[in-house]
Amino acid sequence: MVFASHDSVFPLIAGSCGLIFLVAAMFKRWNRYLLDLHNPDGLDWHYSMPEKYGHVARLKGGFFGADALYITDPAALSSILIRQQAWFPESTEFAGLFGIVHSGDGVASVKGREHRKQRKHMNALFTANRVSKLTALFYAVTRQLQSKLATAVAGKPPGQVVDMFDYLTRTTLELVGTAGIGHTFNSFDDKSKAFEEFHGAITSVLPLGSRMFLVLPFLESWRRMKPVWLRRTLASIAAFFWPTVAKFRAAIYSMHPVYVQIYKARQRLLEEGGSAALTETAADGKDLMSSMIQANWDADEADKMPDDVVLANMGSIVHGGQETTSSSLARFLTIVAEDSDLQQKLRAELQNAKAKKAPGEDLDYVEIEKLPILDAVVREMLRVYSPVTFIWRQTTKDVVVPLTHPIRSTTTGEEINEMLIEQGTAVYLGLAAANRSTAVWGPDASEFKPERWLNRTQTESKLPGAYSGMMTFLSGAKVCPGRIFAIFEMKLILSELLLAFSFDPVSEPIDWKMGIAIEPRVRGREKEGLQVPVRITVLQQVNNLRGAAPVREV
Ligand code: HEM
Repeated sequence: MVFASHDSVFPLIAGSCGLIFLVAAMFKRWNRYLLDLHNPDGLDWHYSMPEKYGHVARLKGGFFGADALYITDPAALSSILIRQQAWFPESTEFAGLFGIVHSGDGVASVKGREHRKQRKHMNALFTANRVSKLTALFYAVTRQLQSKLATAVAGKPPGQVVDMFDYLTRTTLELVGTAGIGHTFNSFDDKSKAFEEFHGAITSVLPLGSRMFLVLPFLESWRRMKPVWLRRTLASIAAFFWPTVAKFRAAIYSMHPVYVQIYKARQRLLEEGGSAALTETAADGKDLMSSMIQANWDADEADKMPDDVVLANMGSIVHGGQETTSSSLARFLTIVAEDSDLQQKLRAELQNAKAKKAPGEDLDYVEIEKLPILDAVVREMLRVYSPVTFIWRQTTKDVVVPLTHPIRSTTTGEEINEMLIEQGTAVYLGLAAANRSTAVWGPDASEFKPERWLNRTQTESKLPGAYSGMMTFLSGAKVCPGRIFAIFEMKLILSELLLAFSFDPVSEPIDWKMGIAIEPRVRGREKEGLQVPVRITVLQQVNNLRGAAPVREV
């Protein structure tokens, strides 16, 4: 065996170390802002952007030295999302990622005319009238939550600590499963394999995708690669050498067959018995997906969506409606647990509304939507704690956008009230940051003050956001289609929880970190995963909770 001498090895080691150091330093410099943008501990970095750097900030040091923009300016947001949205599509990285995650071209990964066509189908599902028809399904799932919680603390002293995040995650998946796609995951059964597998997959697939950030720019062309067998073979080879790819694929492979099975069952029913046969499905055909499949079935040939598009949109609906709502609900519970006055006021409002109903009769859609304190609290929570922190857009041609808050030109020093965004610039829209801009919401912008929504004049935001002027659900062509569903779902679950239980805080602080939505972790126990421990006590008057049977599966 031949050993190299010290003299020959040393320069080699020194050279390699130097090269690694240089590449690491350049990588860090190039990716400086990307590290800040995606830092799980970086929520304050986002929130402070408008106050620290103004409503347009240049982010220095992206890939290969390209700068990007971080925008919270109302007029610029309006132009980018509405008036000139055609030139600011979703990033190729995300379009590719969602296309692979949903195994097809659903709303999250198509643009322009195709996006408009699919959104027409989707928007029809989410009108207030349509969502109000889901009320009974929402109650059925919420009753299961109440039963499960009541059973967990039965016979134990008041103030038992329970991880409400786990319960709320189960609730939101069951609810979007039942009302969204007419499918039960048996989420309240601790031994439900269907829940464990699907939930594990849906919550891990995007974080796994973002860990593959080096290949994200190539996913969009990758997923269109032909022949398919070659793509699949290459993916298997990548999965063999890269465990993240293997887990990412496994997650997709455990979600997609569920959608296929539901879709095929609906199609069989339609073929055999026409529209009327859909009432035999899990949610009696009242779920949103049954409506979409039926509308697609009845549509003119030109308007029909192919099977893979309907399937991808099932994925978009379930994905869109999962972590965003469970994160918001968990946040809400921590707020009311900390603020017993607010909790009392909310409960009193609900009890008064219930007192006007016949015994055992539930509040309906309009009655829940009209509760002023609940409405103000939900609005304020979604403003101050937007579950989605920012979104990323590309610029496909040179575009001039107006500014509400003028900036100073770096070359002439002049004040300018419009700005040229050059083709190819990455544009980050700070949704959570805009929601806390003092120029828009006043000096107390970052404080949680539900009363601002009771005073109508304060709700006149200058932002283009579709919901009360806040950016939480975005606006324009890509505005969240599920916002009416989400708000009603949250209000209904919260009201049923507040009527059945009282909530008190635990002593350990909960830190909210940035993830796909904002994620709660107990300080010092981060490794245990996401959780929101809260003390709960069953209230006397609703002790006899009616258990509700899960929906039946086709
Ligand atoms: C608090 C709850 C929610 C928040 C804060 C939220 C927020 C958002 C935001 C900001 C977007 C735009 C993302 C982008 O363009 O990059 C979006 C899109 C979307 N959301 Fe939601 N969402 C929520 C609940 C829901 C629910 C309950 C559903 C369905 C039941 C849903 C379905 C969707 C879908 C399908 C899209 C993609 C729309 C498109 O690409 O055209 N969301 N949501």
